[in-house]
Amino acid sequence: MNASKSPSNQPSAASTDIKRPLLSLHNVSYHIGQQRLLSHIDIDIAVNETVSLIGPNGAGKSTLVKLILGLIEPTKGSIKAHEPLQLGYVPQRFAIPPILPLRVSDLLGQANKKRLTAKQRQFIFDNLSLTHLLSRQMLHLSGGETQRVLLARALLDKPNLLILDEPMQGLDPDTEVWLYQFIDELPDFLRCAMLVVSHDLHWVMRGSRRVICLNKHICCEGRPSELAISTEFQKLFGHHYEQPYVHQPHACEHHAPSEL
Ligand SMILES: Nc1ncnc2c1ncn2[C@@H]1O[C@H](COP(=O)(O)OP(=O)(O)OP(=O)(O)O)[C@@H](O)[C@H]1O
Repeated sequence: MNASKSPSNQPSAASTDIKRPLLSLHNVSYHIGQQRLLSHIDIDIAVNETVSLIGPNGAGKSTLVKLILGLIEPTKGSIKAHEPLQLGYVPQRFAIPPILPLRVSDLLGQANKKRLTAKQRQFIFDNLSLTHLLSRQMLHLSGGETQRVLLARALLDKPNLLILDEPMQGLDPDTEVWLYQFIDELPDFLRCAMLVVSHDLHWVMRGSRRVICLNKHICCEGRPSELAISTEFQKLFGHHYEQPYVHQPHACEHHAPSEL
């Protein structure tokens, strides 16, 4: 994968953007019948801010993503965009029916061609090494190739909020490192807020500025250094977050503080 120079035609994003609100979830709960999937979620995401979302299996991370994407509506509470949202989404899984022919170029062709210049689109193609994949069937791509195409598909729409749901799943360690670096160092013309759902605690604690730990409610949040000493975090993930974690189902009551 290449590291060509960015064809930025926009001024650098001002650091003050980090303070400008983009999206707010206020007291959001989501139930299906009697089953409580999420409760009392308050999250503010600022323009160009990167937020990592962690939590054990079944914590409600994908449900939260669906709420932000507008695929489902909160049972309670509200979600407010402070400026028009252009969402980009890289899903955890991308299942294509075997009978559906879908070439890489067909999928990428669905992006809005007016959002970026030809040179900027080419930057994405070059850096994600896509040119040789364009005529291939999506069905026949490897996991890493599929991730690159899905990331390109999202970026070609120049999102102002990019949601990456387990972007490193199934990637080999070298590709993982490369992809982390790519999303960490997006050129100015692609800079956007990011919500990164990850099970990779090592990366989250090392590479993130702000982490939200979800377990049907927000257990704790903050900078990695703050989280590492939080009792809730230690209960959930132990002191051994540098190793792959094993969820301890007894470690959290799965109740919002106000319900305890
Ligand atoms: N449509 C649904 N109907 C009933 N239960 C659901 C539905 N969708 C999700 N759930 C349940 O809600 C809980 C949260 O699911 P969700 O997929 O949001 O968790 P997650 O944190 O993304 O998990 P994972 O890390 O395993 O991907 C799970 O117990 C799941 O079984």
